[in-house]
Amino acid sequence: MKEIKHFINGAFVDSASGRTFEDINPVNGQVIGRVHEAGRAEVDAAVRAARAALKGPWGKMTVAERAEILHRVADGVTARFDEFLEAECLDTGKPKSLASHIDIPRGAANFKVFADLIKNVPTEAFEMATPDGAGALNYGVRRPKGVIGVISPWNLPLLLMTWKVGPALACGNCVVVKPSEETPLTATLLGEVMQAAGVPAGVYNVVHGFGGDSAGAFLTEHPDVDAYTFTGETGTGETIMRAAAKGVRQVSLELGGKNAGIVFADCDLDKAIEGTLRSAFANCGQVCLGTERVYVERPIFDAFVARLKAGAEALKIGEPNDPEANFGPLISHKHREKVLSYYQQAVDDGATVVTGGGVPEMPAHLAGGAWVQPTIWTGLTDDSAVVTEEIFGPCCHIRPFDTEAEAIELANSLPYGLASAIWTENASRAHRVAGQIEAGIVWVNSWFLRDLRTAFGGAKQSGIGREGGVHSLEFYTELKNICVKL
Ligand SMILES: NC(=O)c1ccc[n+]([C@@H]2O[C@H](COP(=O)([O-])OP(=O)(O)OC[C@H]3O[C@@H](n4cnc5c(N)ncnc54)[C@H](O)[C@@H]3O)[C@@H](O)[C@H]2O)c1
Ligand SMILES: O=C/C=C/C=C(\O)C(=O)O
Repeated sequence: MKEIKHFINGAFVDSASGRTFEDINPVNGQVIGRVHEAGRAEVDAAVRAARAALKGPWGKMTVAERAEILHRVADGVTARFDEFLEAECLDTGKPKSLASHIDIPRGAANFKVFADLIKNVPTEAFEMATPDGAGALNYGVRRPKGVIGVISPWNLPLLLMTWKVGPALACGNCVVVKPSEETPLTATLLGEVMQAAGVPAGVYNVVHGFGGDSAGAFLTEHPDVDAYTFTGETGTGETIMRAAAKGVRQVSLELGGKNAGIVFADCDLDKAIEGTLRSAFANCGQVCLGTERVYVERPIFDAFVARLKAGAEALKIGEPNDPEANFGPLISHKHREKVLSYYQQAVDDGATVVTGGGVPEMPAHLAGGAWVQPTIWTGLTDDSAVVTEEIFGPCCHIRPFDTEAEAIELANSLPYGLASAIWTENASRAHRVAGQIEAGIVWVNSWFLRDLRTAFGGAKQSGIGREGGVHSLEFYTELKNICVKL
């Protein structure tokens, strides 16, 4: 039986309490291993280790030395690609065909891009006049923020955790990571890579456990953490924000969404279908940027529904090692209950179930997994919970619209504002509509195309702040102005 330990001050350690919890394989419901659950003592040890490391060799390194070590971390992830792939797919059940193209390559890229960026960051300077005529010189310098609490979700575990740890370390901080209780493996394996790359002890720490009244809450309540970066549900973000307010700690929040796809009659229908299939069903619909609301211009509505139905029914449901599989299980039976409750709600609200709506027949060795059918609905009213609440599953509702203004109003009608995808071959319309969508990220004729230098984050209740490229510097450093009288 695998034993998953904390990684604190450069060593793998048990919980003093001896408390552990099960890590479950979503493919078959079997126990992968036992995970140590951190108490306040372990969280405190991790925070103290991070604080001490800031004053040790890490805090004395030049930018170039830090960048070199982070490139070694990236190379370490790549060198152990198959182990990370195995671990991520064991924890999440996602197809290896997906994780090998998205999750694991980004686990390396998220270190490389910030290691390179930090070496080329300009600063600002202002000469000013003074009454005595001699003048003064102002210049900005950036310093690490200090100890960063990193709390990450289970849907893209390595990608989303390293998306925060990469810039945090590039900027000279130290981190205490609390991965999701559902997916402890890759954050733990990264500890070994950090050791091998020569990252000093205490720079990267991992504590396992749950949220409330467990490791997550103990981390957000710890007074010696300087800032928190969190990705997860909006409600959890509110809780973390309240905890961070004590001691006035800054937060970067990447939260939930209920993203709209807008498909105009003048779109390239093949592209729109391919892109909407991926955005609705990739990762079993467990992608915050995914599309759960599809608005289609009326003249192509019937054709679009028929094509998307055919595409959903052509998805290959299967386990991670199945080379044909492009559709895995949900993360857990608990999450499946939530998704199936929305499947039932849709029926209760009078939806037309275009396809899916239940649990697929699976072979005996997979029957214990958290499987659901990819599902498409039409016919619901705009106020149905299925159309307004984040489900975070492989499902979407399709609704016709008649005018551009109507489509924009529908897309902007919810308190979320994370992402949107617009499908049209009319360039003017693409720019005009994208400019009016209230979201942090808008794709045109594409989905999940990611340039890591760009601003990434949500508007409205989908988040606070932007991470990515130079935008990450605003959160992971303190910018100081020095004014020198000449
Ligand atoms: N905006 C984005 O970039 C983005 C990316 C991925 C997922 N998400 C969102 O994340 C959600 C799915 O992930 P999830 O179910 O893991 O989210 P979640 O909020 O339940 O948990 C996320 C993390 O927070 C921890 N946590 C929970 N309660 C806590 C508390 N009170 N104090 C401290 N930590 C706590 C969990 O243990 C986990 O590590 C969805 O809403 C999805 O939209 C957003
Ligand atoms: O499920 C949400 C996916 C988020 C993706 C990123 O944060 C990224 O691509 O950097």
